[in-house]
Amino acid sequence: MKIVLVGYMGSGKTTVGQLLAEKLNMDFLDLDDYIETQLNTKIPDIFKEKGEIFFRKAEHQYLQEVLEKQDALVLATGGGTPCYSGNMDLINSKTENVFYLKLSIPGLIERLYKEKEHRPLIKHLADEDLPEFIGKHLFERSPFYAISKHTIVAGARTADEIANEILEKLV
Ligand SMILES: Nc1ncnc2c1ncn2[C@@H]1O[C@H](COP(=O)(O)OP(=O)(O)OP(=O)(O)O)[C@@H](O)[C@H]1O
Ligand SMILES: O=C(O)C1=C[C@@H](O)[C@@H](O)[C@H](O)C1
Ligand SMILES: [Mg+2]
Repeated sequence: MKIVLVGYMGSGKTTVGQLLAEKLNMDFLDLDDYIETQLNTKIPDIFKEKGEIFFRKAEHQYLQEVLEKQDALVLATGGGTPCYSGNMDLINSKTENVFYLKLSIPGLIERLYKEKEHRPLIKHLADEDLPEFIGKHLFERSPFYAISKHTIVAGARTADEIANEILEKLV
């Protein structure tokens, strides 16, 4: 069984994915971590040294690789993964267990204020510019996330509650 989590930066993909994998006794893989290991470079440095287009091409290639190589897997994608290179079609062709962790703009802002540094798309923003950026970015990205078979409302709930809801929906 393959389970894939998608959603905006900070929506909880890594946190919920790890918990879900524990509950199911399955391997967990975070696509961002996998890319960093394969390229031996931290994501902000990949963006800085090679640019975002290089990153998006690598992201597509490694997404394909991880979906091919393992049958049982909980995969947390990167926040932008669904929005490039036909990645949602690729993901949907491999599994029906695709979950969009949906969080409101205020919910995302609250989390991301504290954690800008390792996120290259927002680290340069002043705190007061974050709401407008996230609002616009989420507006552009939501149609891609919404291609997921399931949407899970992830605000004001614990990671455990979210993981349990996903467990009930698995096929
Ligand atoms: N259900 C939750 N309730 C409260 N805080 C949460 C919940 N899930 C995750 N968090 C916290 O929100 C922050 C972002 O979570 P996480 O890193 O799992 O998101 P992500 O979707 O993997 O982000 P990214 O796309 O940037 O990798 C972390 O500090 C995490 O501890
Ligand atoms: O939202 C995005 O485009 C990104 C999110 C992160 O998970 C990383 O994949 C990278 O920082 C880009
Ligand atoms: Mg993550």
